[in-house]
Amino acid sequence: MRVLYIEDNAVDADLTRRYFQQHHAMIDLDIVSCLSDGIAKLSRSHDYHLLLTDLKLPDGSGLEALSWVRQHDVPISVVILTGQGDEASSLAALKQGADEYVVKRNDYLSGLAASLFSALARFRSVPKYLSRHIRVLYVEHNPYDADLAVRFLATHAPYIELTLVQSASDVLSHLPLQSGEPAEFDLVLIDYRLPGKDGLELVRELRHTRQLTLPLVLITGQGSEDVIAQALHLGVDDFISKHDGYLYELAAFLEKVSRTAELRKEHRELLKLNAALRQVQAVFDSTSEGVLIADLKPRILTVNKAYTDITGYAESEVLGKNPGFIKSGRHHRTFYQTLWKSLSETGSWRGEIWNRRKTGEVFPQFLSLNTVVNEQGQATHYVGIFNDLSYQKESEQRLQTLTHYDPLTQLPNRLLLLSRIDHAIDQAEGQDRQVAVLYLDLDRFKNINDSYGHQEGDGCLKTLAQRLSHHLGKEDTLARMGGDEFIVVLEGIAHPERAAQKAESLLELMQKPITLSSGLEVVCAASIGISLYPQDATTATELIQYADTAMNQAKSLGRNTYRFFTEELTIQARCRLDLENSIRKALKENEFVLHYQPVIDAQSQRVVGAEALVRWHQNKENLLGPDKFIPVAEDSGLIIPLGRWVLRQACLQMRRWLDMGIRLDFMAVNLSGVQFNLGSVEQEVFDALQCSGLPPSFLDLELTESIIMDYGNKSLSIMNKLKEQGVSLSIDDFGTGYSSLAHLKNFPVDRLKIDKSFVQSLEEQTKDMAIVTTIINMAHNLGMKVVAEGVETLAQQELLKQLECEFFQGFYFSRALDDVAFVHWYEAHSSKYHHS
Ligand SMILES: Nc1nc2c(ncn2[C@@H]2O[C@@H]3COP(=O)(O)O[C@H]4[C@@H](O)[C@H](n5cnc6c(=O)[nH]c(N)nc65)O[C@@H]4COP(=O)(O)O[C@H]3[C@H]2O)c(=O)[nH]1
Repeated sequence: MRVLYIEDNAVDADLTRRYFQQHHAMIDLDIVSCLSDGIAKLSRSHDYHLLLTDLKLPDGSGLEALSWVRQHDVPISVVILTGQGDEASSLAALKQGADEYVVKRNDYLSGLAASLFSALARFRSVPKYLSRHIRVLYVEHNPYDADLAVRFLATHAPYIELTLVQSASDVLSHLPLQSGEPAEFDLVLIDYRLPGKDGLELVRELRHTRQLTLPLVLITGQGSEDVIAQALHLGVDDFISKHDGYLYELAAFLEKVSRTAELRKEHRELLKLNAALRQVQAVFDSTSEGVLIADLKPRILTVNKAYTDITGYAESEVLGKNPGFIKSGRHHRTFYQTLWKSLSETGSWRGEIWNRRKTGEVFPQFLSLNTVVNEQGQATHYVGIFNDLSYQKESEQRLQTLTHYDPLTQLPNRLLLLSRIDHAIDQAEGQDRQVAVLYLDLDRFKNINDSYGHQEGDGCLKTLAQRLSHHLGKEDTLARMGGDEFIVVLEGIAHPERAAQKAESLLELMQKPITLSSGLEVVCAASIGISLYPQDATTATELIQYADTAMNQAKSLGRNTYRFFTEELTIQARCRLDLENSIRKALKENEFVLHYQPVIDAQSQRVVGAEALVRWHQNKENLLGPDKFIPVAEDSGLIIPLGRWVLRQACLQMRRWLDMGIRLDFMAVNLSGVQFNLGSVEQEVFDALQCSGLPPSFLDLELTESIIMDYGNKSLSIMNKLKEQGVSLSIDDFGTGYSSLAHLKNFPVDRLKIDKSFVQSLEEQTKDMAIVTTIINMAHNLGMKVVAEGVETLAQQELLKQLECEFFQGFYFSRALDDVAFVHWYEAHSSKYHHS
């Protein structure tokens, strides 16, 4: 037996060691001299069988060593050594769980080994099921019997904690007043003979009055069968009579009663637990929420009926699978990573998730995932509970439709319209564009309702709604404001006339008759009011309000017409639209003509080329310059057919002149950015050359700096393709844009035309002189020739000549002339310089 002995008295320690060496060699004694060393040894080594400790230690008490051992559940027996007259401490030691105490009397060493062995035996015999000591309230009036019992039990059954009282009233004061309240005792041991209330009366009081379920044991004298029968009847758990040696049976007896009571209690709790489990099972089975329990792998361990109903999988098909096997594929990997992170860090995750039923249908769930932990706080399982949100989503969708759409026409209603306008405003703001709100009210719709009934009226509105929405573009919004009022929102428009144009086309559309279900045909004309963001208002509500005002003005003007909120806009938009229509007509009726301005070689004064400039013969008297119609043609896209016409016309003219013997090197034609961006300019150039039979080298195409800047790589690729055809390219109006010559070096440009504004201020502005000098020098370095535009004076010509500018163009030589006048001028000029 290995014994740790804590002893501060070196003589005692030495004596004991020697004695054991001589007489009890099987006891292996390890001696330390203070409490802290003892505890240190106990915590390091686990192979001691017994702790023997002196009660009084220099740094504490043996009782502290005892309580450390018991608190830390160290499985060793403890024996306390006390001095003489220290019985109180000995008793305390036994109460605290010492297995034995030994008093240091003169001859104590001779019995010490036996005490140690019996202590060890007792420690080992303490029933393992007793998780704690049995706390017994013992009422005994006879002091002799009481003392005997106390001493006996302290020695032989120290795990029984006796609290001794002398009367029934003492017992009552130690116990709860009614059942359910916690008691400080596990058992009450009642001696029948008590002063005042006897044992039976006490039992009655406890069982019947207070209804306590605490185990009660009665001690009777011998031959008290009658008392015993009554006691059993009153509800004692057991009885024991004071026969000779009954004390030897007492401990086992108390253990038995206590254990039986404990078992009964456990049984009751198990029954309760069972009932609770049955309830949980019932909830698990009957809840409409799908539930699954998985282990930590995770693999599904169990699912409820709702799970199988919702997912369509039978329980046998899912057990053992990863719960994610019903993934929909709608979520990104990061979604699941976040879910698992939350589950492992916080123990739970809640949210909407899309999964897939066995049928393949993807459906939304609201899923709540929780980690189940054991008493030690370690995760053991996952529990997932989910609702099928499909129905909820559908009704949300239905509600959404009801809230945002007009039930009759299915068009957006006012609420949705407001948000669309807000959105359009946000977009327009960023792109420097406009938003138009067109308020459309049917003229005299009331007549249809009154004459043909509301059903026909509704049918009419539906047909109109369909017609209007087919007519509008995807990016436009059509909404119904209620009654016979509709709103059209045009997003991102560049000019008010686009809105006017749309209004005109809508009015035209309304002119088409609608066939009623009765077969009759009716026409629903309308009046339209237009407001614009940002000119008129900057909020959706104001825009609608102003469009409404404008619509009322249109109505008062005689209906079937449109009106802008502001008078000027109405006029301006009408003018531009009229102009657009006139250009279209002019194209058809060949009202455009080309004039040609000669280009002169600076050194020889020879006419080397001509620039074709378009004019519009609106009527006999009126010849409109391009600045009056090119911008509108560009905005409306009409520049594409117009530009095509110019190209062909210029090529045909050049071909004719060459055939007539007019020796020009090139015919220059202006290209617009719109042709570059939207048209197929390479094809058109090709076609013009083909149909005219003009060799490509005689065609020069003028592009402005801004075309090159605006369309970057696209223009480079188009320019390369044009060059491949064999035409030459010029940069027009050079100096007015922001491009640098260095940037231009990447483009295949043959000629550079200095803008007339520089040429014309050459004489007065030394700064412009410097700029022109630089442009010419750099252009030469890049292998380009330079044309000076707008040369009006001899002085300008002289200066430019000095700067080695190659070509001139300007009123000093000639304005742009029609084909006949150009030929006259050419001949006159050529004969003047003898170069023909
Ligand atoms: N003050 C002054 N002006 C002079 C002088 N010499 C020429 N001009 C004018 O300068 C303009 C030169 O054409 P641009 O810079 O290409 O500028 C052209 C060109 O950008 C555009 N344009 C003309 N015809 C066409 C065409 O067929 N297609 C395209 N896309 N644009 C054209 O219209 C612009 C204006 O053309 P025009 O009115 O014909 O005006 C012409 C011409 O009459 C001068 O000494 N003094």
